[in-house]
Amino acid sequence: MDGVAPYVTADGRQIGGVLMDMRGITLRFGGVEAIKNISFDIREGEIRAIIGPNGAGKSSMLNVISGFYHPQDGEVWFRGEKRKPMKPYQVARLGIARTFQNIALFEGMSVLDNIMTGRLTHMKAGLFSQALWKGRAEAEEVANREAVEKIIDFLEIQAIRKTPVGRLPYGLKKRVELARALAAEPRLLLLDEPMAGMNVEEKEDMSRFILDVNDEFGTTIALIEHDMGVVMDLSDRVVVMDYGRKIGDGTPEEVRNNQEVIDAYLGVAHE
Ligand SMILES: Nc1ncnc2c1ncn2[C@@H]1O[C@H](COP(=O)(O)OP(=O)(O)OP(=O)(O)O)[C@@H](O)[C@H]1O
Repeated sequence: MDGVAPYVTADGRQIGGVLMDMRGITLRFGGVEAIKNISFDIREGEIRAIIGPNGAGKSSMLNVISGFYHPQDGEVWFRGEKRKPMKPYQVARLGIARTFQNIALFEGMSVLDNIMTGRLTHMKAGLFSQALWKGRAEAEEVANREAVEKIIDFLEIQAIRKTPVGRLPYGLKKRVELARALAAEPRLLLLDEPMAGMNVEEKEDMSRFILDVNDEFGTTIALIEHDMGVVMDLSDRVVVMDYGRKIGDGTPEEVRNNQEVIDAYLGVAHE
C-alpha cells in the first residue's frame, strides 16, 4: 500500500500524494525509548489511524507531529519540505491542528468564544489596529466570524453557541474541541482519542462528523483511537505501534490479518 499513486476511494474521495512523511523517528525520555526508528507517511485526503496498546508511543508520535516533542533522530517532512525543529504554534501556522486526549477548552468561555480561539493562527492585524477597531482588524474579525459560523452550522451546535463550555455534556465538549481545531482550517487535523469516554450514540455522531469533515473540506486526518470498530470503519490506512516499534502498516484489512498485530494487540483485551 505504501508508495501507491493517487487514487479515488470507493466512496469517491480523492487520496493524493504524500502530505506528511515521518522518516526514522526515534524519541527518548531519559532511558525510555518511546519511539524506535519509525517511518510512515500520511497522504493528502486520507484518514490515517495510529493504534496500539497502552504505552505503545501513539501520543508521543502525535506530539512529534504537532511539535510538542522533538525527536532525537529522524526527519519530519511536511508538504515536500524537511521541517526544522519548531514550536507548536509554528507548526499550527503550517496548517496542522489538533485535539487533545483530555479536553483542553476554556470552561468558563462560551462555545463561540472557544471556537474563535481556533482562528488565532489566522489573525494578522497588530494589537494597535485591533485596539482602534478599524480597517484590517475589522475586516479580519468579520472573516473570522464567517468561518466560525460555517463550522458551527456544519457540526450542528447552533443551539449551544452561547453556552459556557463547562456546562456541556462530555460528548458535546468533544465536538466543540473538534470545532475549534477546524476553525484553524488545517491541512492536517490530529485527533487524540476523539471517542474516548463516549457512549455508543456519541461515538456514532463523532464518527459521522469526522467522515463529513474529511469528505466536505477534504481535510487530511490522523487519529489515535482504541475502539477497533471505529478505527476499521473510518480509516483508509492504519499504523500499528507496540513498545515504540511499528509492527503493522496498511489498510484496515491488511492490518486485521497481520499476525504480529493480532498477537500484540488485536487478539488481547484492551480498553
Ligand atoms: N513526557 C514524558 N516523559 C517521560 N516519559 C514519557 C513521556 N511521555 C510519554 N512517556 C513514555 O513514553 C512511552 C509511550 O507513551 P505514550 O503516551 O506515547 O503511549 P500511548 O501509546 O499514547 O499510550 P496510551 O494509549 O496509554 O495513551 C511510555 O512508556 C510513557 O511512559
